[in-house]
Amino acid sequence: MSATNNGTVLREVPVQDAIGLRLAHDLTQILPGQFKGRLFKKGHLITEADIPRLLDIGKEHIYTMELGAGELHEDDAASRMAESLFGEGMRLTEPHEGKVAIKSDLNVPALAVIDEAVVHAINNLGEIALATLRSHTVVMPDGQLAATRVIPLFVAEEKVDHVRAIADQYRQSSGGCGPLRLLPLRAFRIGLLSTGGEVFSGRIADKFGPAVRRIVESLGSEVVEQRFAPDDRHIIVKEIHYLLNQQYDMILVTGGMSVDPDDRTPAAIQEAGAEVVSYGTPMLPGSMLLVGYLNGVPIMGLPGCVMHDPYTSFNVLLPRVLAGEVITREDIVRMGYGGLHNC
Ligand SMILES: Nc1nc2c(c(=O)[nH]1)N[C@H]1C(S)=C(S)[C@@H](COP(=O)(O)OP(=O)(O)OC[C@H]3O[C@@H](n4cnc5c(N)ncnc54)[C@H](O)[C@@H]3O)O[C@H]1N2
Ligand code: MOO
Repeated sequence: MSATNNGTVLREVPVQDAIGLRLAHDLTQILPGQFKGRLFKKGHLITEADIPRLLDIGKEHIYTMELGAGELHEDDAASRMAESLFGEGMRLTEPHEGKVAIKSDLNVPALAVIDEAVVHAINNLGEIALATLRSHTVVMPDGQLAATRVIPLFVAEEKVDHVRAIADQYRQSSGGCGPLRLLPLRAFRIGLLSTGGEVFSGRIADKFGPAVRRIVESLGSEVVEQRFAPDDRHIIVKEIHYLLNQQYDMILVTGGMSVDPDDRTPAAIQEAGAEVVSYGTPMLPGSMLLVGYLNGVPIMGLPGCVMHDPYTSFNVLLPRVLAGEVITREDIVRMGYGGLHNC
């Protein structure tokens, strides 16, 4: 038997003597490659038949618990932490093995915007865990963006209050925005221009169109029209202006983004009148990507790797644009740290 300063009493009972007692927490079984999950739920009334199953998962003792004043069971603490962090478009799960997940409740993909400093401050409190996605990750409907758990079986209520204080303070200093936000992605109508003499002439089949459509459609947007141009700057400029006139929400241009004499696309995008935020992103793959704005319409030049690499700078920037963010040079600069992905 053990008691804490705040009076919580934990009693260790041999499983053979535990018939008729209630479990103080969820119990987990792990069968590698077959199963990992809750075998018994908190509050389960132990019967004789449970004893061999408890022994099978290595439990020779179980706890009974009487919580002291000012202390919280792991499930309640995880729920309360999650409640102080969650925001619009999210929902909380029931505690499961001490974990509460914060999930998207939206029916469209969304961008998670998460304040890194707040996550660090909360985890610095100790004895608790707040795990989140990296900021600017896409969350699909019903996907998780964060989860809370406490490390011991019970924790001082004070600690959970501290989490709420950190979250509330953040809200006050940021005009009511929470430290965890979900920005729904808008469904963009997109105009696509594929450059390259070898494709324009029919010498090789276009592989960019299908690749770009797949990425765009996975986020709920649509390539409405795809045009083709040879490696001729004037024709590329003319085609960009054509797409602009169709009032698409975004213009994408593929091919001719690197260093060969036939690579005309960056100069053509500039000549078309775009304000170029950056030609080049410090991420691999996708270093030759260009992002800019043409009369306020986002325009991107997509390098060859977008055709074949599953994760490039395009996958990073597209959801941010669809979420309504305006990409700045600083955003691009920050992509280099952690931006090396198997290339
Ligand atoms: N010396 C250097 N070489 C390369 C650099 C560099 O900075 N210095 N950058 C590399 C990077 S990064 C990329 S990505 C690639 C591709 O650059 P581009 O975007 O300019 O691609 P292209 O030269 O236009 O074409 C490359 C390759 O892909 C084929 N292609 C292009 N469009 C299509 C299409 N619509 N359908 C099918 N195939 C297509 C094209 O025929 C070429 O084979 O450059 C690196 N090299
Ligand atoms: O723009 Mo390229 O990936 O970095 O392969």
